Amino acid sequence: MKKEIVVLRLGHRPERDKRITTHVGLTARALGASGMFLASDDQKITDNIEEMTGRWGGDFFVRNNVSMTKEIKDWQAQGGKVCHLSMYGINLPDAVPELKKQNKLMIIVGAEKVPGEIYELADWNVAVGNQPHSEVAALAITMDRIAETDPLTVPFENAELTVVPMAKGKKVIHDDELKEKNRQEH
Ligand SMILES: C[S@@+](CC[C@H](N)C(=O)[O-])C[C@H]1O[C@@H](n2cnc3c(N)ncnc32)[C@H](O)[C@@H]1O
Repeated sequence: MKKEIVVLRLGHRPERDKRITTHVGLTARALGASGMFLASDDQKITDNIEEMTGRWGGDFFVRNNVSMTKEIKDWQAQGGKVCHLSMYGINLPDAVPELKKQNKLMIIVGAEKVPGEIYELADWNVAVGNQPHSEVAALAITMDRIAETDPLTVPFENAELTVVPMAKGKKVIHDDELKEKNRQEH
């Protein structure tokens, strides 16, 4: 059964957090999440990430302006579990065995102070080390540690653009060139 991971982003302030919330979404997508719920109203974040997904492939969704408690409760009612990332939680290495067992997991990250209610609603409050750092780093490390297969080697379907990895320089190919390359190879 394929693991389903979604991210719930709390506390986004449109005037301050555009870049970091976009990075939360792009990191979630790059490491294999299916989508991000944004508990604030900033349609531009949705538009930017959807535009990136259109070019770089996969089918990552962003849902703007959700109610955080409703989204958490709906997720749990569908059998999903919720992991809130907070430096005050239990340390990630101790939570990994349980998190790895989950097939339907919501990962919550905050921005400014996270309401106390979230700590109560979450199935786990997990720290990526008990020192303050960044929601993007916390999310990336968690997704990497709980992944079944290496998330950095998974190809993205229906990409318009694909990077050709190389030691020096940059090479990006367009989907029509990729199709032609695959046709010649097979
Ligand atoms: C920059 S922090 C600000 C936290 C805020 N000052 C508070 O007290 O809730 C923003 C988010 O990054 C994540 N974060 C930062 N450090 C973390 C850590 N050590 N472990 C897990 N998550 C962390 C949490 O999701 C947090 O809500």
